[in-house]
Amino acid sequence: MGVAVLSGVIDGLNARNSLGTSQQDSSHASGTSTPVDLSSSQAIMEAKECSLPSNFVCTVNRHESAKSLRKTMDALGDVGKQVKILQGKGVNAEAVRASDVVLLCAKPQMAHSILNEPGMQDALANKLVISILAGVTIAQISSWVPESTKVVRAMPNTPCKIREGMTVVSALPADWTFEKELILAIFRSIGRCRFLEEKHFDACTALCGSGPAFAVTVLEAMADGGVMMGLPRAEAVELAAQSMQGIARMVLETGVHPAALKDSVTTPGGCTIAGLLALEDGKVRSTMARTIQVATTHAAGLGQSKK
Ligand SMILES: NC(=O)C1=CN([C@@H]2O[C@H](COP(=O)(O)OP(=O)(O)OC[C@H]3O[C@@H](n4cnc5c(N)ncnc54)[C@H](OP(=O)(O)O)[C@@H]3O)[C@@H](O)[C@H]2O)C=CC1
Ligand SMILES: O=C(O)[C@@H]1CCC=N1
Repeated sequence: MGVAVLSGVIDGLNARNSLGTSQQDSSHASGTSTPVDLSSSQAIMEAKECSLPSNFVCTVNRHESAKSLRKTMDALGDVGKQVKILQGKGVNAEAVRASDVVLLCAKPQMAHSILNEPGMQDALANKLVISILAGVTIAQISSWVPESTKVVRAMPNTPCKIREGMTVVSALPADWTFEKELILAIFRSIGRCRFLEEKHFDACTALCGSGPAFAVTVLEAMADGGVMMGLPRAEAVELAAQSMQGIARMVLETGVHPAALKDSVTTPGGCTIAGLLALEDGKVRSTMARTIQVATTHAAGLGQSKK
């Protein structure tokens, strides 16, 4: 089975898939993902057990991107070296023709023209298209491909690069059992994966797709506070990052409500409550919640123009 990745957006996604260990389906959200040695034979064995696709073709637009992606793939070892990277006129249709599964990863406004390139309609017949494009609906994509093409949406995030990603996939029809297994095999190999109705996708785009940018902004601000109080920058970043990772894992692994975890740190009359009150003065909760609201509304508008 082959996968065409129309643009190498999440660089390494495809080569890593072919080597990935299986992660949990977060419909039962426990456990964590662990980066694996990409060159280990154990990883290759596990990949085979998961029925992961074995042939990969990536397409990009610019020569420089093709070169840089080639370097990334080659650095992954033998499997990465087998990934084909194509660039130039007509390569998208060529890649789709050679594949069973298509990961659509270009900019939202490019989808329509890419899917209408010469030869593409024939190439897409009976294929599974997984689109990670923000804001572009299944109905839109379905109207641009042959009737026999199966279309799903996925919203991954940048931590996929270290197999700590969160990917939401649009709910599948009940009889798509093979597709479900395949999609889980692909996205569990780079983190958690869960299915949600497409109506939630703009919110998922904001929370999961954009979320890493929001979280790292808070992380940076915490580190800045440490620097202000005399901590060296590198240590301040480490302390902030590990504190955020630790408490996030506690939420996922214990299932305890975030407010209860906050209360458990908060000694009466102590420094945590002093800091929390300063946070509330800064309206941090409504600011964060509004951030997701604004990003969700913006996501809904992406890809609504074909230009
Ligand atoms: N960034 C993120 O964290 C996430 C992004 N997304 C979605 O992923 C998509 C890409 O986003 P992002 O990576 O940030 O954008 P980039 O601009 O970084 O990537 C766009 C990619 O599309 C390629 N491309 C452009 N034209 C073509 C073409 N005609 N055929 C094939 N490939 C082409 C580009 O190649 P070249 O470099 O050669 O121009 C580039 O690799 C968007 O739809 C976004 O909504 C979804 C989840 C998370
Ligand atoms: O900013 C964006 O539009 C994309 C979608 C989610 C993350 N990045």
